[in-house]
Amino acid sequence: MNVKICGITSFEAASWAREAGADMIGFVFAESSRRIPAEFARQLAEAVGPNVKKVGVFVNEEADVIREIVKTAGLDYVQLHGDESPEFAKKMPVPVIKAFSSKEGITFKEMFRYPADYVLIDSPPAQFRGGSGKTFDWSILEDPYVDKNRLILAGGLNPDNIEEAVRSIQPYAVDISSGVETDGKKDEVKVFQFVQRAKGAVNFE
Ligand SMILES: O=C(O)c1ccccc1NCC(=O)[C@H](O)[C@H](O)COP(=O)(O)O
Repeated sequence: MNVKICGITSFEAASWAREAGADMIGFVFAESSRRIPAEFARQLAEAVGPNVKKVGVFVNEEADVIREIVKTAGLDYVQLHGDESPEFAKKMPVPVIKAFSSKEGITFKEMFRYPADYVLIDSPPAQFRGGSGKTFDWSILEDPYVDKNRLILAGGLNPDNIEEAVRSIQPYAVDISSGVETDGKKDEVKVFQFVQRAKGAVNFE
């Protein structure tokens, strides 16, 4: 099971994610309490090293701005978390993760036709477009057009529900932000618990 820890805003959190065995970390470059500058993301990315992939999260950002941030921060993926068109995604300089809300007005068939390496299904937006900490009804993912090999499950995951999520959905990866935080900051114990349980759950199959 692949794990993405999103909303990294400190060197401590970045190193906990790496040491716990996360496969990807996410930096938010959109309106959010977790937004960080590109130059700081570069420093975090360098500190983490090449084995953990870096994902930049954007919401309806201009393509030129994204390209610049990808270069500055040394990103491996861009996560398009807004209303970006398929044509827009094709202009991205690195592989794309396209985020859709579980209550999006389009079908799973259309979502998985979007030109992205991975499709992240998240809960509907709250204060910001992501990071709501809310779950949704996972049973909707049993739709035959959901390609589990390209699915990243997000939205309200936490150390207590991750084993059930992994066993029942079996996505390509799971993504988390609020569920490994205490008082709005990443929590070392929760990060380790989450990654261990996400990766351990597959061995119970
Ligand atoms: O996390 C944010 O603050 C955020 C803000 C704006 C757009 C996207 C954002 N996060 C994207 C993610 O990939 C989160 O991990 C995802 O929404 C799940 O968040 P959570 O429910 O808190 O685990």
